[in-house]
Amino acid sequence: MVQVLSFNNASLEREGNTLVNNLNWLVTSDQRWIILGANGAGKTSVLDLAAAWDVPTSGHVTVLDEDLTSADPEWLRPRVGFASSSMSKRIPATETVEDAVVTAAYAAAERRGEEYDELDLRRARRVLNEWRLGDLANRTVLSLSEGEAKRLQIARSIMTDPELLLLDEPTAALDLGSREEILQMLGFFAGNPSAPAIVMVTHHVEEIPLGFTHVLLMKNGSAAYAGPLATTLTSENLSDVFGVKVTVFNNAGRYSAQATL
Ligand SMILES: Nc1ncnc2c1ncn2[C@@H]1O[C@H](COP(=O)(O)OP(=O)(O)OP(=O)(O)O)[C@@H](O)[C@H]1O
Repeated sequence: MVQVLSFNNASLEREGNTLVNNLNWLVTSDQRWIILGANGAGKTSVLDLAAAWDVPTSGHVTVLDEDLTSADPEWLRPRVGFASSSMSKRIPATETVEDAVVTAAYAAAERRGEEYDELDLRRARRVLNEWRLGDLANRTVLSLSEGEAKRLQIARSIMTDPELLLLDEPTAALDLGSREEILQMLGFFAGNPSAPAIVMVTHHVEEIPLGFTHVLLMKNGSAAYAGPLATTLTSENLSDVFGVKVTVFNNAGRYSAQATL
């Protein structure tokens, strides 16, 4: 299997704070990872490094065979899909849904009257249909519901056929139906052997889609536990990283957790 991400004693410091602390972590192309951890554990900082939006202060991070300390981020970033609320804020609210997806092929956040390749337009329409946005193609980004906007973030991030897909809380703040719809679509996507390696940050074990294989449990910027979901997402490990006694349940591959306070 091809290695797509490697953190070797990687640390990230900002304004005297240690956001990522001597992290060691490997991801291969066949794996789909969940990152879990308490608020401030460093999850988003790890995604920023994996997306080549940041460079480690010490140690090494290798993304798709490129060491971030020497890589050209402009060349590397289009190879990584990154779906997050902060990325989507860069898309103008008046952009149409279709344009918001097709511009991803050119690593631009806004369509400025460029002529797009028929091939890109066709791919954009396919991606829009796959993420149930086909009927909304001519609507403005502003008019979308939270659930539709989350699906648009994902559609945009996979438009370039990335070798690594990063998802930052793709189901945060959604109602039950919208959350389950996205989890089902992500599970279907993740279960396809030709899908890229995926790393998804979430706050809740209930939001782990089927088809995900591994979990990184973060504490104070480091990997407290990392490995296959079935053996790593245990009551003991989750209790340790969240600092409360938790019982984890596994119902046919979907997880839930309950604290004993
Ligand atoms: N630019 C910065 N300067 C200083 N400290 C920062 C900066 N950005 C983040 N931090 C701190 O680094 C820590 C890790 O932040 P990060 O956003 O990566 O955590 P997180 O696990 O994603 O948190 P959350 O679950 O709340 O989103 C936090 O304590 C945060 O306050």
